[in-house]
Order: sequence, then C-alpha cells, then structure tokens
Amino acid sequence: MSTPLTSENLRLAPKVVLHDHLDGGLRPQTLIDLAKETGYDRLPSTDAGTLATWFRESANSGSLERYLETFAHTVGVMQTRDAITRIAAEAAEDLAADGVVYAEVRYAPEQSQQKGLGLDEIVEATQEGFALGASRAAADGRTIRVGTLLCGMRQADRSQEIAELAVRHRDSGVVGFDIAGPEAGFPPTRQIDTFEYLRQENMHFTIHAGESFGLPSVWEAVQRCGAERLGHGVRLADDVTVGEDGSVKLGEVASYVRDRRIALEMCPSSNLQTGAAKSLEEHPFPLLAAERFRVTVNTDNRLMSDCTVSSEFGLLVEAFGYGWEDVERFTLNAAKAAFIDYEDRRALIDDVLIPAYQALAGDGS
Ligand SMILES: O=c1[nH]cnc2c1ncn2[C@@H]1O[C@H](CO)[C@@H](O)[C@H]1O
Ligand SMILES: [Zn+2]
Repeated sequence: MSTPLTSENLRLAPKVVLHDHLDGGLRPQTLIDLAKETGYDRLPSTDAGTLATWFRESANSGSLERYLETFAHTVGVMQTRDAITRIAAEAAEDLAADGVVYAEVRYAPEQSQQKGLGLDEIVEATQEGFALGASRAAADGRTIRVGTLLCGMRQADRSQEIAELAVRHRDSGVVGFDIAGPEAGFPPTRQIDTFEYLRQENMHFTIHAGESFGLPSVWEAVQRCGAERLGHGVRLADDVTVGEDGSVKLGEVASYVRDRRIALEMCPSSNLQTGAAKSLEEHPFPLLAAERFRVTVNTDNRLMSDCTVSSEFGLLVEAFGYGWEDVERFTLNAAKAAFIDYEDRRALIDDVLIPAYQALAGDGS
C-alpha cells in the first residue's frame, strides 16, 4: 500500500533543496526582533502577520528588480554576528522541520558589511548558525546537513573577492559559488575571470540564469562561464519546441543542458512572482520534467513566496498530478546535483532517500 500523497506526508518525506536564499527565508517575527535589537527602523510593519503579507505582496510584482527590492529589509538586519547566527540557525531548523535532509543555502556576504563586519567573520557567523540549527534539529530527532553557497552580486564588482572567500572556507561548509541579483544588463560573462578562477580551484558553482533574461543568458552561463547547474533556467524552454502533434524538438542549448545533466534549480512560486512564468499552468516545469531534464524543486525565498520545499512540491503535485515516483525522481535529481563529495551523495541517495521513497510508494510490502 502506498502512503497517501498529502501535504503532511510530503512534509515528512526526505527532501533535498539546492536553491534557498538565507536572506529570503527569515521568520517574520525574527526580522521584527532583530530590527529592534539592531536599530533598523525602516521595516514596513512591526506586526508579524502584516509583515509576512507585505513581503508576499510586494514580491508579487511581476518584475525581478522590484522583487529584489524587498531584500533591503532582510539584509538590513543581517549586519551583526549574532543576528546572522540566529537567522542561519533558524533556517536550518525550519528546513529540517519541513523534512529537508540536505540543503544548500546561499547568501551574499558582501551585503552584510554595512556596520563593518569582515567577510570571513560573516561566513563564520553563518556556519556557526547552521551548526547550531542542525544540532537543535537533531535534538528534536531530525537530521539535516547544510552546505552553503556564497553569492557575488551581479551588479557589484566583488565576485572575485567572494569567490576567493568561498575557496578559503571550502573545508568549513562552503560548497560552492553563485551570482545573484538583477539579470538583465548584467550577463554572467561580466565575471568570466572569476568563473575561470573557480574552475582552476576545482570549486563548484551554479549561476542564476534564464530567469528574467532569455536563452542567451543560459548559453553564456553554461558555455562561456561553465555553470554546473542553473538557477531557475526557465527560459531554456524557449529552446524546446512542441509541435501540434505533441512532438518535442530540442534546440542545441537545451540538448546540451539535458545531455550534460546540468541541473535546473526550479522555484515555481518565485517564478510566478517575478513574472518568469505567467501562471503555474504555463510554467515549463512539466515539459522539462517529461523530457527528462535534471529538474529539481526549490524554494528560492521562503519569506517572499510564503512557501516551503514541501509546499512547492504540493503545488506541482496538485497542478500536474505527480505521484511519489515523481517526487522521488526530482529529489534524487537534486541529490545527484548537490555540490558535495560523490561518496556523500551516494550515501544520501542509497541510505536515506531510496529506502524512504520505497516505503512511501509501498514497494516490497
Ligand atoms: O530569484 C532570484 N534571482 C536573482 N537574485 C536573487 C533571487 N532571489 C534572491 N536574489 C538575490 O540574492 C541575494 C543573496 O541571497 C539576495 O539579497 C537577493 O538580492
Ligand atoms: Zn535565487
């Protein structure tokens, strides 16, 4: 007998998230507490419910640029060691409570320097928070491992510095690098030397691409910069043609991405808010999944989208009729594309994910 695919069972199922921003996942009450403690006086509300609604509605702007404006407030309180540690600890606890067993959480250290913190200090405070959150989750009977990705901001000029920071902290939890921020006008080739440097250091990286800009951005990220995964990548669908008879034809970029098993870090709710997809029905997720791209399911920003990994799975299950075998496939896709050692990925897949999904699907009973 298979377990019913309810939202509660989706929450309990072990999941892997590859694309989750630390500064997009604060608890509203924490934001209010920290604003008070750190003297940040520009919050739109000091009531947790009102603030949560403000984020969801303001982020629902149809434009990535306006969506990103909301981060001024979360970043605004991430300026002290203690605040950063608390936020990271709670992120690990919240992800674990949602059934996430392995998470890659990203943030841009350069944005936490408004009060003079050093970059290394910021990374250390974040790592301390994740360790604390993981140990609290363990005390509650939940196992979570968190790896971090450091983001350089595309509109700034500090990617090289941040890439070097990532390499410096590679043995203490930093597993990769990314560039985030506005996409239009800031192609990934602006940082091409940094990606070259990262490859020479054998460091993993993903690139936000094909979110608010089209296929050329995806092509640059993959072919000129060497991205191993793509943040969103929704515009890759522009290179997939569905004929009137339902036949599907891939262009060269899409074929390459599929052939090389380059993972797509898809974040449906975020894409609806930024206008990367007009509606869930028109989102390319089901097409790319059916064509066997390495699609993964992610949150992007839990605060702005008022979502969790399991609620994002819930949306897809509801809209496209997915079953446990699909949830398992998307989860295994994420585990395969994680920026951790092969042996650790194997253990995650063989010892945690496969047995759990076998039980959920009712195999062998
Ligand atoms: O979907 C997105 N696309 C591009 N940039 C983003 C997205 N979500 C968040 N950030 C940006 O990444 C920074 C570091 O975490 C955030 O401060 C935000 O500006
Ligand atoms: Zn993102």
